[in-house]
Amino acid sequence: MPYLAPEAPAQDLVPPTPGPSARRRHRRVSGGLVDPRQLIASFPDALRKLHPRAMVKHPVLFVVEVGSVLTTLSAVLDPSVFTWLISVWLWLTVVFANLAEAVAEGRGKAQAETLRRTRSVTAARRLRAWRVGMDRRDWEEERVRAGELRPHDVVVVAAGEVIPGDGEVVDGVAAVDESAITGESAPVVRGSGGDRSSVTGGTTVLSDRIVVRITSRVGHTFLDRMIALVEGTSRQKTPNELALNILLASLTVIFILAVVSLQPMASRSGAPQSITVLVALLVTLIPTTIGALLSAIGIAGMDRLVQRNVIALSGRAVEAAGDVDTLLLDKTGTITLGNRQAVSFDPVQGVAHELLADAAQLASLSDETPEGRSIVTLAERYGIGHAAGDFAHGRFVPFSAETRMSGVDFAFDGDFCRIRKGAGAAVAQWVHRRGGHVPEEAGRLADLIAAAGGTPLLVAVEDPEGARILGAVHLKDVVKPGIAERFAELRAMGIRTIMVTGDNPVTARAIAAEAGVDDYVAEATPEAKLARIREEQAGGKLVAMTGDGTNDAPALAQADVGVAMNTGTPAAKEAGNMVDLDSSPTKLIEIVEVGKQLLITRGALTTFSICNDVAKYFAIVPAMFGGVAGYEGLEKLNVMGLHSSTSAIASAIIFNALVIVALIPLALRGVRYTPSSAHALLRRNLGLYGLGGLVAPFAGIKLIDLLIQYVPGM
Ligand SMILES: Nc1ncnc2c1ncn2[C@@H]1O[C@H](COP(=O)(O)OP(=O)(O)OP(=O)(O)O)[C@@H](O)[C@H]1O
Ligand SMILES: [K+]
Ligand SMILES: [Mg+2]
Repeated sequence: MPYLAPEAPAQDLVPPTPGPSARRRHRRVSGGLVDPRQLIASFPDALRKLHPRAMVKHPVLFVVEVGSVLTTLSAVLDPSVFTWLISVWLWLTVVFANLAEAVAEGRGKAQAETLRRTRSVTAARRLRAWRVGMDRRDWEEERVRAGELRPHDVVVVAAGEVIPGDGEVVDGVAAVDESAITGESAPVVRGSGGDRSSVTGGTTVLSDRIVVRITSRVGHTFLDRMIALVEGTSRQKTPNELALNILLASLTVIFILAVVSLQPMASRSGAPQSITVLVALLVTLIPTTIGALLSAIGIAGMDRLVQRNVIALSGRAVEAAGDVDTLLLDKTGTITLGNRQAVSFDPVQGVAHELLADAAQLASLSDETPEGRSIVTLAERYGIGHAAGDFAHGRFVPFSAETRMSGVDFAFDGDFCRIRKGAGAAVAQWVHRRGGHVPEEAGRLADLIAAAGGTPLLVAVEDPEGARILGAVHLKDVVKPGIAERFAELRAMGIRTIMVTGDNPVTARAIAAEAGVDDYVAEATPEAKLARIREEQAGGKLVAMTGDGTNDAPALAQADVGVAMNTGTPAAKEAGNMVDLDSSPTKLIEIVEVGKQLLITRGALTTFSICNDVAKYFAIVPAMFGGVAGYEGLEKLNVMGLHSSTSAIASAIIFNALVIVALIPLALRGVRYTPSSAHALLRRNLGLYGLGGLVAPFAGIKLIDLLIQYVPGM
């Protein structure tokens, strides 16, 4: 019994294609090394940062700046080669520290410029209804400036035009050039319905025509946020960074007290020290190296993400990424290619293929998901071609991740008829509730599809003859090539992977085994995904999650690291704290690496800095007190045999300043990270940077001392 005779052919739809390839763009040629020209170009910025208002944000360096003012004053009042040499190098210390930050910021500035040029879209074609109940096709078009657009405005964008703001495609399908944002030149398909409906302002429509509902306010678009981010204007200190800053400030206070209390002691021994010497001693002792490089390390970490086409909306998320224990991924589109296509209709006994195809198509006519569209297309091969317009009096039931069903209610020859298609359990329950019987065969059909890794959709009908199952639709999906290797890498880093899917347990098990995830959750509703994240977090775990669908949004918001695909829905992109412009689900692996690299770099340079300062103490204090009565014991410590006490102090200050410049490249590039256990990493870094920090000052100071002993007056 065909429900309706085939009539108008279904509209021609461009099939959704997978997102842009994960090919990485190379925005910069330099592999992380600092170009000397970059240092010179950032110099004016470094000088501008000398303003006390900017300096107080870096307490350690603020102390150095105050010290520079004091020594300069005493150099003016009591000029000598020594006082001027110390004054100049103290100022250089502050400038070098500012230079580190300026260079880190400078990299983003050039990028922001390019993005700004993209943003300069001016015109938009807004659609307006002027009568209640108007069809959108009859809405009136008006030209407005892009800056006038508000959320919920509807605009039309045709081939060759630039999309005037972030939004969601509500009608049509088009090829879009997103290279302005992603750097990826291959066009992507954006269309209404499904998880590829979001478009970004500043990108260009290449073919066809789409109607877009604007979702962002002026000044708060994705592009605006991206510009603020790469420029560093929106960067806030992370909790870890704040804690480290407090530690550094406390150390500084302790050393100030120590140096101040040194003076009465020295006076009593008849060797009162000058302001210049006291300031110099203080500066060598306080953790200037890490104080100078701390913010550059943070900025560079964000920058490394941007280079990988990831926009992190918070620095905290980048750090959390370095400590992630558990990674949740959804199945469709993340682990699998995601364009689930209907490949066959498998009817139950006594039902003709055509009848099942017919019912499945009717239930999919207004289903804009890739699955729905592919069912319409497959049914056409059976010669079935209904159009949504035939159902002026029908009621379409859209798919939701909650109900896991979609369908249509309509009247046929005066009789009511309802069709549903969806997840096996959901449809079986629907039939049961209507007094129908679900044959065992239906379960077998579904299991057969699921065991092959496919998604079975059961199709059921209810009419005056009762409710019953007609058969199953086989949606085929393919596990992405190479994904098992990526999961193995994650395991080596100590990260557990969990696949969460709305699909049935049999399909979930098949795909989980093929992809090599550690665990899976099947038949997960959005609440279940959220609950699983909370459960992991309650166990003290840091959780990362990638997703693209609106149904992923709550989970993305709850996760410590929520990576939304750029192809995803606006809701998903709003909820996450990172957006992956390449929409590559395995990007999280790189994000974790960048996060770990950030934490390791900060740890390594902190270790180096503190060890360095301790060593400097032993290098210069004996030299300072050399020849002072009552301190002969200290003389024995003068193992370095430095030329004089003034040259010892000057060498320490010069070394202290130069070490900052020497470490800028490492701070920006980051300490190399190879997947290994946290324990092994810690040991290696303590050894390398701790020992290095202890030894370097002795060698460095001796070398400088050998040179400056020839300076007259040393
Ligand atoms: N368009 C649709 N119409 C009816 N049922 C659908 C449709 N799309 C999916 N389903 C069913 O609903 C289930 C849940 O879908 P949902 O999108 O929540 O998860 P999923 O896409 O299978 O997995 P993932 O969470 O990994 O994306 C699917 O497994 C499928 O059985
Ligand atoms: K120091
Ligand atoms: Mg889905």
